[in-house]
Amino acid sequence: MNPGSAVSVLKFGGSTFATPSRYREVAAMIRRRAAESGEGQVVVVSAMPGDTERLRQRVHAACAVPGQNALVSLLPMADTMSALLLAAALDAEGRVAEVLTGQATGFTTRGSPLWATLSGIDPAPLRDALRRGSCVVLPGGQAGDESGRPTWLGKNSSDLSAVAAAVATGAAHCEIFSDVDGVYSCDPRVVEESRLLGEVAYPLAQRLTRYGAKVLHPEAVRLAARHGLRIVCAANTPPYRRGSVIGGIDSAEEPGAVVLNRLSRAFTSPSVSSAEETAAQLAAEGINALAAHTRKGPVVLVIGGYVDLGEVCERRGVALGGPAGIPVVGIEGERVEVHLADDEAAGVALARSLHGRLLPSLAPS
Ligand SMILES: Nc1ncnc2c1ncn2[C@@H]1O[C@H](COP(=O)(O)OP(=O)(O)O)[C@@H](O)[C@H]1O
Ligand SMILES: N[C@@H](CC(=O)OP(=O)(O)O)C(=O)O
Repeated sequence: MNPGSAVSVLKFGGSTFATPSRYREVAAMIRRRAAESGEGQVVVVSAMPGDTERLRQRVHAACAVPGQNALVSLLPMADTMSALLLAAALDAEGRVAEVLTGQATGFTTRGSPLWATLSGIDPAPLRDALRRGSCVVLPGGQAGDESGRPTWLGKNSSDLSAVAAAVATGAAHCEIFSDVDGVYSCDPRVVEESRLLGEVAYPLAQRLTRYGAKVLHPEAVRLAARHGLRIVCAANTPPYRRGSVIGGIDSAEEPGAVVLNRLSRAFTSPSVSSAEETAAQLAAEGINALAAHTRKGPVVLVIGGYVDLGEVCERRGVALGGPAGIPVVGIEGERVEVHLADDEAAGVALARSLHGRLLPSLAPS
């Protein structure tokens, strides 16, 4: 790639690689795109479905309470393996690929090594690799701390790597390929009537993802908004249909939306200020935690799961209240209402009725 040439950044989520033959299909698509556009390419990939959690189970089987260093060394290996498989498939397509891992990505973090916070983006490693003419493949979620030790941006953070790569390379936008073709008014697997949102303003995308809509990582949306970078969401199977663009419109046109993430949990709190303090303590550990007011009183929301809350609370001296249910969140402009469901089935029923209320024209007749 010549200096100053255009670059495209493509991210393929874990759901893309349900079987190993998908690497071949995706490599062919990437090669075709390179031939058509002549652009440099950075491709971010996530682990094959279940690989990261299988590694976690193995660590837990090997030692009851694994330290952060063990987890940060092992869990990202699943994404590295995926990146290497794609590089092999690209090689077979005649497209030279270079895999950059850990601190070699140029992404720097601070805070906990396991749920690290992105603090710096050095464009040099990506630009150098692009100059060599390679298709650069990054395993999602990998970075390094200021001493060069490998760090992990946490679960499902490949979207964040993709946006960071787009910022580093000056790409016009970042394309995210997933098992849904875009962002919907609710998870379409929870509410069938969910509507595809063709254009989504940053504020709605930020609220949706901050409250747990898994389709995009909240920090990816935040970083994109900060840089005015558009995120294009598309399906990860041919014909790779583009469903949504994030950042193309103003918030005035935002429709309502609902979030139910089955892994999120609410915890009681004695007061709003105490809930805010606890949420801030957890957020300092890189955990997506929020304070909310509900009909049952103030709560702390821990969004998305996969966090060993017991370990974090003990290490930081956080006093988390008792379980208060699963949050179901309605978003209407700047208004956010948090409801609590006792179990998953009640959460699904609540999400459906809330969706029908916030988007009445779409309610089943
Ligand atoms: N508002 C929403 N719009 C679209 N998908 C959503 C939404 N909320 C949750 N999802 C879920 O997000 C999933 C895609 O995210 P994810 O599983 O992380 O995919 P990938 O493996 O491609 O990164 C979809 O399968 C869908 O169930
Ligand atoms: N290693 C990643 C793989 C993944 O699923 O990421 P994504 O949701 O960005 O595809 C994880 O389990 O967190």
